[in-house]
Amino acid sequence: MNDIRVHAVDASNLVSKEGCEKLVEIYRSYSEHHQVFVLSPVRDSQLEIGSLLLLARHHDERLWSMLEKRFSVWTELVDRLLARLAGEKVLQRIKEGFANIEDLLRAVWLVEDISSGSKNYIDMVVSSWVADVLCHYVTALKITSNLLDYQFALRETGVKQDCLFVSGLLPQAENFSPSDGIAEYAASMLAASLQAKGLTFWNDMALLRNADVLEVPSAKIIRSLSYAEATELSFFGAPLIHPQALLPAIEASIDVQLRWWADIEAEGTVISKQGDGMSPNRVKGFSIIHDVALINVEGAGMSGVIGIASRLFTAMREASISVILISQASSEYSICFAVPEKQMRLAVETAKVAFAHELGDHMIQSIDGEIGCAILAAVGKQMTGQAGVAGKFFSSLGKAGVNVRAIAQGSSETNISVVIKGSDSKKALRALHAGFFLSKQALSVGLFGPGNIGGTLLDQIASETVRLKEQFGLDIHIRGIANSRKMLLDEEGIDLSRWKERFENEAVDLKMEDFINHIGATYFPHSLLVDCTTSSQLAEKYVSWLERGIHIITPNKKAGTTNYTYYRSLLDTCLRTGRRFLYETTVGAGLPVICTLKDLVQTGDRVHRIEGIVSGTLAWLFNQYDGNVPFSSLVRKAKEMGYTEPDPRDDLSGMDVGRKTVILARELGYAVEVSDIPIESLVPIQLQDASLSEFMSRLEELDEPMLKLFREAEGRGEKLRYVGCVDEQGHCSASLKSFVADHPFAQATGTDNVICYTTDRYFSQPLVIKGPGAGRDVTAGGVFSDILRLAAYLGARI
Ligand SMILES: NC(=O)c1ccc[n+]([C@@H]2O[C@H](COP(=O)([O-])OP(=O)(O)OC[C@H]3O[C@@H](n4cnc5c(N)ncnc54)[C@H](O)[C@@H]3O)[C@@H](O)[C@H]2O)c1
Ligand SMILES: N[C@@H](CCO)C(=O)O
Ligand code: NA
Repeated sequence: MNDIRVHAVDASNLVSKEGCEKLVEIYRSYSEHHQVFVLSPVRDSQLEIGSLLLLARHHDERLWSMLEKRFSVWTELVDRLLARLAGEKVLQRIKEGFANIEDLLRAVWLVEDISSGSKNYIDMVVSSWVADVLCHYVTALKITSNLLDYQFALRETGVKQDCLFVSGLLPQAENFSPSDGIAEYAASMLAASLQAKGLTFWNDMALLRNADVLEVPSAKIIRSLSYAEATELSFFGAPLIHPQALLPAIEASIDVQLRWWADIEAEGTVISKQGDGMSPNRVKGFSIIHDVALINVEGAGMSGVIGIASRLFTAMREASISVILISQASSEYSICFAVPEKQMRLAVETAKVAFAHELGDHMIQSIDGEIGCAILAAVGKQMTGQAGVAGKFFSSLGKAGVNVRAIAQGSSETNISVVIKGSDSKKALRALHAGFFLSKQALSVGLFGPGNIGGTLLDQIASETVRLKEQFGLDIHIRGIANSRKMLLDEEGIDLSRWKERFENEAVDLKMEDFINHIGATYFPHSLLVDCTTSSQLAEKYVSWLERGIHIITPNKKAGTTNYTYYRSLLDTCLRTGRRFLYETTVGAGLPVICTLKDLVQTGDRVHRIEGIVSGTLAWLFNQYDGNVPFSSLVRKAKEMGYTEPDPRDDLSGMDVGRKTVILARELGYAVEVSDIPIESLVPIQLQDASLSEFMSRLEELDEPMLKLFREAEGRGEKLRYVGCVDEQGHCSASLKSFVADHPFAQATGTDNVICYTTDRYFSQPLVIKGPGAGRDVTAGGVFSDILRLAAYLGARI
């Protein structure tokens, strides 16, 4: 016997050229099989004819013109799809069909009654036209085909042609809502009777995901399910699975694919006997039943009394109340159960009547109902057979602050259900999704300031994300980018190969609260804000962000140099919340300046003095300056190369060095303020308050005083260097000095920072850190290292 694959397709999708082409594409993708396409009734409003029955019954004269219109739609369609000869044949049959339908409508008009037979007849005839059109369409493509009425198809034992189109009166499973999955059920029956190798349901809505995308935007497509898991998920409202439609296929052990008509390339879900028995993740998905009420029956007198539960649920059954979940503690002190919200009143009344006697005797104290609940279920094959699943389930809910009101676990171990407040359902689903399907190190990252450093950082992350994920399981999602006016948010993470373009075209007005809420979403295991701006306002918010559980990484020196009280509260908040504030790049850019100092201090070394060239810009300027090229043109170049602060006066005024010196002093425990320390400025007084653009246009005014200083130092055989210093008493200073040629400071080149730590252990020879201390690549690289440092702290295997 030949291998057969059966498809269930909505015929409404097939009455267009695109639809027919799609079907042929599907056919070709399985061309090693004979294929059977079971067509559902046509439900397209343009083409539908069954709806005319109502007009006939109500003697609505518009009926005849509408019938005429429908006929012309069908003839046009055939003209468009088929060549002349084939078209004529099909049209002839359609014409005959319309004549019969017209007779039927007249009969309905007369008797004023629509029998179910008339509706079925019309559905049947119309879907046979579709099959007819398809047959001729594929014949023109040299695909052999036939069309068969469903009842006849069931009697076939094989399929001889390349493909077979089955239409006609399709059977309905019991308790079926007729519009739901009728073609699926018929296809499943047919697949079983033909002993097909596979069965595909082509739905119109979407692919099956492990949670509702509206509630959990990052929900993933489920690739495989066992029969039991699929049935369980469908009960919990997964709209794409029709449980009754699966039954015939399940009995015949046929694999069923759930696929999506709109994206026929996408793989979809395979439902099979074994599911993916090998997968370590036993939980397949989460579902929610909304609008549920919880009924609580409580009373000390119930304990040990036989028959209470039986009387309670018999009463519910007699009142036609559907009980969706039951839970009873073994103390038997209370029974609680869930019912649809609209049956809550009836359920409570019914229980009160049933136990009127016990209520009177105070054997039962109370019977209460509570609306606004939801049932949340985790579904997976034997998931509860695996230790730790329930633990993770409840701890994820607990961490997200979701209160669990009642618990039930199916003994089949394919589902754990809990009753929660309806308003918690989104939060709960997201928390579970993160707990079970995201990697433990998944980081939700927001970046402020996609400028010089921030932009370079994004590009660096872009080229390393895949490797980091593969090598270390590190999962970085850049979920937001903002400057001072605009923000771009993305649920999954912005594709960094085109962040600039997306930021330019899609960013919306910045709403700070929305941005922080988005990045700090509790359904991500960890969140991080990276501040690549020079903003003091943002720095003032760090404490509140840490409080909300968000880690902070920054090259911005503002937080480390505002008033000492705030700085202290920042560190205290870190200690208290376990969140990290990392700022290695605030001194010496990517050079390991801060972490080295922390290591010295934490291991008990005593630091006597820190002295260093800590401005990359000033280092570069004094290295380059030889009295010939004007100082001002060097400043312009340094700005272009990304060494300077956005306003180069921050460098030239010594302020940048002053700030870095304070950061280092505070690292040693000194409560220093920037305003306390002497800072020597190289900016002429008349330019201090000018606008940035005016300052840049009047840069030449720096040249003469600088040339004078240079010549004086040259006269002494020394070189100019701008240095910061912290002494043993915690006194700080920032000033321009000159050094003899063999001093380490005089020998530095390029943007080299040189930082000397004189300590107990490094006394006669200070510990020296030297290297480029400014620039886009080294700084962004340093911020990136801080991100990896954070990830390691959070448990990544780096
Ligand atoms: N250039 C270096 O070598 C270097 C080295 C170490 C540290 N840093 C520090 O890196 C930071 C960034 O420097 P840059 O050269 O990239 O600056 P930049 O001017 O190129 O970029 C700053 C970005 O921040 C944005 N921004 C400004 N204020 C904001 C606010 N309140 N909210 C949100 N966004 C805001 C701007 O729109 C811009 O996109 C600075 O703090 C700087 O001190 C720079
Ligand atoms: N403008 C700074 C950048 C590094 O903080 C410098 O030149 O050192
Ligand atoms: Na550094």
